[in-house]
Amino acid sequence: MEIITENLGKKFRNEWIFKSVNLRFQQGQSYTFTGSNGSGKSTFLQILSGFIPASEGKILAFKNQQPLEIEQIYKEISIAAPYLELIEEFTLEELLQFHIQFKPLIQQYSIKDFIEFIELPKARQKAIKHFSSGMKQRVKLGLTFWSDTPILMLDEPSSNLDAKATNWYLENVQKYSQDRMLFICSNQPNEYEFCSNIFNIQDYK
Ligand SMILES: Nc1ncnc2c1ncn2[C@@H]1O[C@H](COP(=O)(O)OP(=O)(O)OP(=O)(O)O)[C@@H](O)[C@H]1O
Repeated sequence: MEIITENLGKKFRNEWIFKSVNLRFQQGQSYTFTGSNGSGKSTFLQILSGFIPASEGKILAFKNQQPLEIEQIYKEISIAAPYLELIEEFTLEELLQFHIQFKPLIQQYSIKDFIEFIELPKARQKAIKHFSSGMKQRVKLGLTFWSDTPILMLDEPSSNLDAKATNWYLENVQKYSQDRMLFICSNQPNEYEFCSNIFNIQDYK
């Protein structure tokens, strides 16, 4: 996979959030976007994932050197973000059964393997609405790590995680982003200390 942004810009009403973003993203690399609250990190990620349109400029995506329509890019991406909710009425097992119909797990892992991976063995039959915020975050991160897509996007990945779960995140984000394209939006250096390409979205005002 390769993604290129050409003069990408976004404005809401009359206010430019960012402008003239010319960047090239490649598989096997990790990219972090930092910036103060409200600076546009999440907006940038949502545009890159095809979730919302840009106000100007272009995104070019390539899969196996062939052009990929931006409307099709969502199939290549797994996202964990605060604004993407899990289906609260499902039990964990139901949620996973639903998810893998659209995005199978890597290495043919089973639902049982997944529940062990996220270290929530007692929660299999529990409804998501009864999960704590940290448990939900483990599910979101686990699904991002183990869904078989070339692109991973993590917005505020360690939010709601305790120290043990933060270590779990740090260990697995590095393990499962090898050979993939990883994007992180963060203001906490410990979330992206391993990341080689760091951009401040405020440099694109
Ligand atoms: N749909 C929208 N309509 C109008 N303004 C919006 C909309 N979405 C975001 N904004 C504005 O765009 C700016 C960037 O928001 P964004 O959520 O991308 O920031 P962020 O850097 O991710 O912030 P945080 O660190 O708080 O998560 C903010 O000023 C926000 O109010």
